[in-house]
Amino acid sequence: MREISILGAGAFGTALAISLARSGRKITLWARSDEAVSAMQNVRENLLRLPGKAFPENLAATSDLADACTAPILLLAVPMQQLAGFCEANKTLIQHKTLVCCCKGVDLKSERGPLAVLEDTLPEAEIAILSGPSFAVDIADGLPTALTLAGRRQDTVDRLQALLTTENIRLYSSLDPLGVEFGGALKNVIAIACGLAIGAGLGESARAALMTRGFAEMQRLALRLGADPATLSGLSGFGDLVLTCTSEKSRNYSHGLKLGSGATIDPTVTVEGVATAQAVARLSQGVGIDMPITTAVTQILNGQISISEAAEVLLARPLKRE
Ligand SMILES: NC(=O)C1=CN([C@@H]2O[C@H](COP(=O)(O)OP(=O)(O)OC[C@H]3O[C@@H](n4cnc5c(N)ncnc54)[C@H](O)[C@@H]3O)[C@@H](O)[C@H]2O)C=CC1
Ligand SMILES: O=C(CO)COP(=O)(O)O
Repeated sequence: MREISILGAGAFGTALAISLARSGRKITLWARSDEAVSAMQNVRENLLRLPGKAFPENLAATSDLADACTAPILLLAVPMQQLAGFCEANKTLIQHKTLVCCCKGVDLKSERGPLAVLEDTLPEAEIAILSGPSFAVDIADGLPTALTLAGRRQDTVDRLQALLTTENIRLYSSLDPLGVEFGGALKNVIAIACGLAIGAGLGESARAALMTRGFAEMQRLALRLGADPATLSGLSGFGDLVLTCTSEKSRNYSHGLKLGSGATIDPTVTVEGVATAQAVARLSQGVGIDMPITTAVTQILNGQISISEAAEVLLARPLKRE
């Protein structure tokens, strides 16, 4: 019988597995590829996604999903655009479990966040969201981090907070999973905007403006969708916005930086903000919320306008109160 399994052996799933195992939990890390799992078993690290970070002894890797799903608690660490398909395809294995979703984004097809995807597909599962400022490498290196664990039920959240806190991950609890997941999803789009601005040489004052006004539009949409305003000011909103918009360790910020400076893009890197920007632009239009920065990011990514044209449009908007 497994204790906690992590489904998806990318950088984040692997980092969480390492930190939890170091803190004494018995962890199973599932990857879909037999080859990747054999390599992890032989080398005792994830050379592909998190090289140089050694696996503790009590971390096992498997490609047998049914075996991994004998654990009562499953952390879902596949990218956002894969989440709905993964849950649908493996419904019978995961539908009665406690599921902790670790991905940050909005589904492009349905414009839903992870919570709605999971609740719609797996109505009998207990659902929680884990989000907040934390780079996988920092977690795996044992550096201090603080994240938010959110769910609808106090007892579930309390149990998971105690179980998933580790020596270097301090978990705060929340009963606002929607606010937590939207903070994590929306900040990626603003991070792309900041990368674009810095890459195109628009300067750090422009970045500060994008972060602040980006935060305002994150709040507008999240509140309209029913989130608690205080949640957006917490780790999963403001906290992750600051981290992601200011560090080249962020793939979203770096993606913008590369586009802005004309550098080559690696299409195999997971950049959640790209699909999420498109999904959020549609979602916000549908609910009548103005998100000018997200709209500009979408138009730049689609090649409809240049970065300098986007800057002009944003500066020329009607003047208003802050
Ligand atoms: N890397 C980081 O520092 C952090 C990442 N996250 C979030 O975690 C999520 C995953 O990101 P990473 O692990 O960094 O991505 P990654 O690009 O390192 O890995 C993604 C993994 O998912 C696997 N995968 C893709 N589709 C799959 C499917 N259908 N079934 C099974 N496995 C599948 C890939 O093979 C790959 O191993 C994202 O939503 C990201 O925003 C959250 C916090 C920090
Ligand atoms: O979410 C993250 C940090 O909290 C990781 O950001 P990136 O996906 O941009 O690398």
